[in-house]
Amino acid sequence: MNVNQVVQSIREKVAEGISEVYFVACGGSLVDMYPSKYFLDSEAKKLVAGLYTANEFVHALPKRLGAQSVVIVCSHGGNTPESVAAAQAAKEQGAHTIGLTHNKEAALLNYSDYSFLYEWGDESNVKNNPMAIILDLAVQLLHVVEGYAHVEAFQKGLESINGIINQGKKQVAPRARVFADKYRNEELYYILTSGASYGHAYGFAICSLMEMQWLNAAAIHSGEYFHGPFEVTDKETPFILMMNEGRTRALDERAQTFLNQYAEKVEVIDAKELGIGTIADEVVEFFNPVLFYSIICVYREALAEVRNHPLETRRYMGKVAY
Ligand SMILES: O=P(O)(O)OC[C@H]1O[C@](O)(CO)[C@@H](O)[C@@H]1O
Repeated sequence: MNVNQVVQSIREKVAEGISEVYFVACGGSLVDMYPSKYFLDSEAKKLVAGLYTANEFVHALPKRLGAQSVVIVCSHGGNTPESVAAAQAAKEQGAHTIGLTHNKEAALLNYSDYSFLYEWGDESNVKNNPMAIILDLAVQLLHVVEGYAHVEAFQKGLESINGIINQGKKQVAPRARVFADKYRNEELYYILTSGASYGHAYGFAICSLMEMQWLNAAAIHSGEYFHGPFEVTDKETPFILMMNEGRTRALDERAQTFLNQYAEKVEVIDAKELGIGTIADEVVEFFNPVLFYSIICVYREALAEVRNHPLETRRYMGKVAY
């Protein structure tokens, strides 16, 4: 089944109407759901959205969860115990579960009423990757529940984002190498952004830098930067600022202005400069994180190379009990 068929099928089963959508996963898979939560929070008038790390969902089930709920669970490997347990818990409450995974043998599939076995890797079109599929699900769910005026613009965006990304990756490759050389000995990074992309600031910090490079990092919302974090700004501390196109760009620009004055180690990744502006104004902001994810992968690969620390290296995950 494709996204539309899944959404239609659930709609037909829920006579009283779908009332909430929960996005549940761990780590990088959870990060991929943030844009959809942001989208529904921003665009829905009635439909409620929730975003949960899987183990919290299991231990603190939302009271609204039930037969009118759609629970989307994503697990790349498909066997993360917390995510599998979350899908099981959702089913036990009578919710409609949609599982996304890259593993056709995934345990997650045992608790998924509907499933997407998604494509992955540099060669795949990002519209077939989990972030875009989940966003498409969110858009279509909103549309069947209460109508969404920009479905067509969104679909056009989905068709064009992969081309924008391929061009953007080429554009930043030399910069990423310069960045990696310049920052190879840094131990701490702050990642700033806003809007739909905030999940990817968090993801770049916890997955790319902490997990894959064993470096210290924290995500800071560009709006929150001025409400505490900016006090650590100095000429020695590295900041990576992902500048969105769309409504929250003003927040990123404000952070940039301050950083230009008081910091020196600032790497700016600007979605506008990378060509995202060809997507319609009404929906462009939801595509920033799709672009940023691919672009920051170029940065993390360059960093991994100069640091001689392969992205796959772990000391605890899969090695010790936790
Ligand atoms: O998407 P999956 O396979 O459930 O994996 C979740 C795990 O993957 C990571 O996102 C990346 O390795 C981890 O942070 C997390 O434990």
